[in-house]
Amino acid sequence: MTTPLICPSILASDFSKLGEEVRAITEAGADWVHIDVMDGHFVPNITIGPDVVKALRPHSNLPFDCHLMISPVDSFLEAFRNAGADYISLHPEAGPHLHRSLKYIRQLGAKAGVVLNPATPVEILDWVMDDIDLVLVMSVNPGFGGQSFIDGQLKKIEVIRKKLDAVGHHAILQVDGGVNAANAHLCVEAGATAMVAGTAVFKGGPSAYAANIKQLKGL
Ligand SMILES: O=C(CO)[C@@H](O)[C@H](O)COP(=O)(O)O
Ligand SMILES: [Co+2]
Repeated sequence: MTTPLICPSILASDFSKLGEEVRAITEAGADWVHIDVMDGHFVPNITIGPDVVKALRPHSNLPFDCHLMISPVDSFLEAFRNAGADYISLHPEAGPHLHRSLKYIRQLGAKAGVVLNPATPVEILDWVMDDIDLVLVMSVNPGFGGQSFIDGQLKKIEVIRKKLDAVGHHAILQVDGGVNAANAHLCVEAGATAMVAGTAVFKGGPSAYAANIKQLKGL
């Protein structure tokens, strides 16, 4: 089994020192920096925008993985790319035109991801297969960190793993929400290649980050 990429969600970090936190997870062995962008409309919470992403960019050379929970999304894609986003993922429900948005993300030079909420059917992937670099399976309903992992989403990861393998697609299969040391190996066994973790990485403060990341990797 391959070692999964660990993508700490800075939503669980200390917002009063975001730059330091991003540096700390970078030094602790994180693979990507996961940035949850929420608009208080698509999801019931408000977090950060492109200016904050831009301010954080000099603090790490890791890929910035921007999970956009905003609607409509198209008018903000360029701003996130210019701010330093390497991966930009969006929800089909954010609209208005998923296919157009994915094409645009790639035109901007970023990698494009589709995010599936717990109740979003996997079949939507069939129609955007050629336009994606990443599939993100939400194992909680989006909007907040610190929620419990929905076990039923493991089945969805398995189904998507088969779907990708059947056509030799090399998209990253990422899981997000409630991932911790107890369920991380189940995600990997189901076929995930990247895991987002907020609470499980940032618990215990900076001195614990390296051990937390190592544990999630199953090392
Ligand atoms: O996108 C989201 C929530 O909407 C996630 O990225 C969470 O922020 C992950 O946090 P934990 O569930 O790991 O605490
Ligand atoms: Co997220």
